[in-house]
Amino acid sequence: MLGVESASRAFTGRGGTVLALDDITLDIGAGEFVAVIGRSGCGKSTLLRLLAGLIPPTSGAVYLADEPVRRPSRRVSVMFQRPALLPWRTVLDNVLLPAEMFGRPKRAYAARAHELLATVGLADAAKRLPHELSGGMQQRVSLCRSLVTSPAVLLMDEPFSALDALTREELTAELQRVHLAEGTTTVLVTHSIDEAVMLADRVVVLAARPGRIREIVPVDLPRPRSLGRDAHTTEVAEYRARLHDLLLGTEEGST
Ligand SMILES: Nc1ncnc2c1ncn2[C@@H]1O[C@H](COP(=O)(O)OP(=O)(O)OP(=O)(O)O)[C@@H](O)[C@H]1O
Repeated sequence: MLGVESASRAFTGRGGTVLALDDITLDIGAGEFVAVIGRSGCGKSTLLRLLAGLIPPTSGAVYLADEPVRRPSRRVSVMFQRPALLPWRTVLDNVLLPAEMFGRPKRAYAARAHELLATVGLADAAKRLPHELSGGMQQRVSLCRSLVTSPAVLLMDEPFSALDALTREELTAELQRVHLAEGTTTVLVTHSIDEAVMLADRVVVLAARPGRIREIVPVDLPRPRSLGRDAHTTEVAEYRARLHDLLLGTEEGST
């Protein structure tokens, strides 16, 4: 569905050339949830921008359904750390924005927008304005906006990292619920091992300088997952520990 083939990406700036990503190959299946973790500066956002068609690879290629990705596509939604809602538009009209931008009738998407808002607990907030909402609620609206046109792929760059820990956890559980309902192919860049274990089918661990794939860890836990009392505590702890070691480079054989 979404693929990266031997992709590298260099940036040339005043300090010289930085190889942000080196020879990345990755195949993401339809409906799969992939988390990307790695230390700061290892190329996570660069990988996401390549997948989104926002920047081209210096060498190699990115594919969406066997077509080369050369520019942003309507079939791919991107969600960033900040919700970036339009302050003068109601919650509902913010959610409907992509439909409008694609020149589709708003009316045709209204029912879906209401349905998505209900899924994230915002059924009563449709007529409110963004400034009347908390940060967590705003990011929920942003999630609904990303999904309203039923994209083939959802790309998320640390979408919850500006939120407090509890809200983050709530949103992670909601994202899981939405993913189970919608089945959208999703790539989530995160610093959080817990988010990766909660949500991902596979976790791509990147190593830094140059950014490359250190390991891909499949997370074989039944869904819906939880990190609370009813979690598969032993397995979750094992995944956490393994990802932690890979991330910090203490895993045997890592560089
Ligand atoms: N536009 C750019 N111009 C020059 N260098 C860049 C540019 N974008 C990224 N880089 C460099 O590429 C490398 C990877 O950056 P990237 O933002 O992808 O890392 P990251 O893993 O997302 O980091 P963080 O976790 O801190 O957000 C870094 O060394 C960064 O300085």
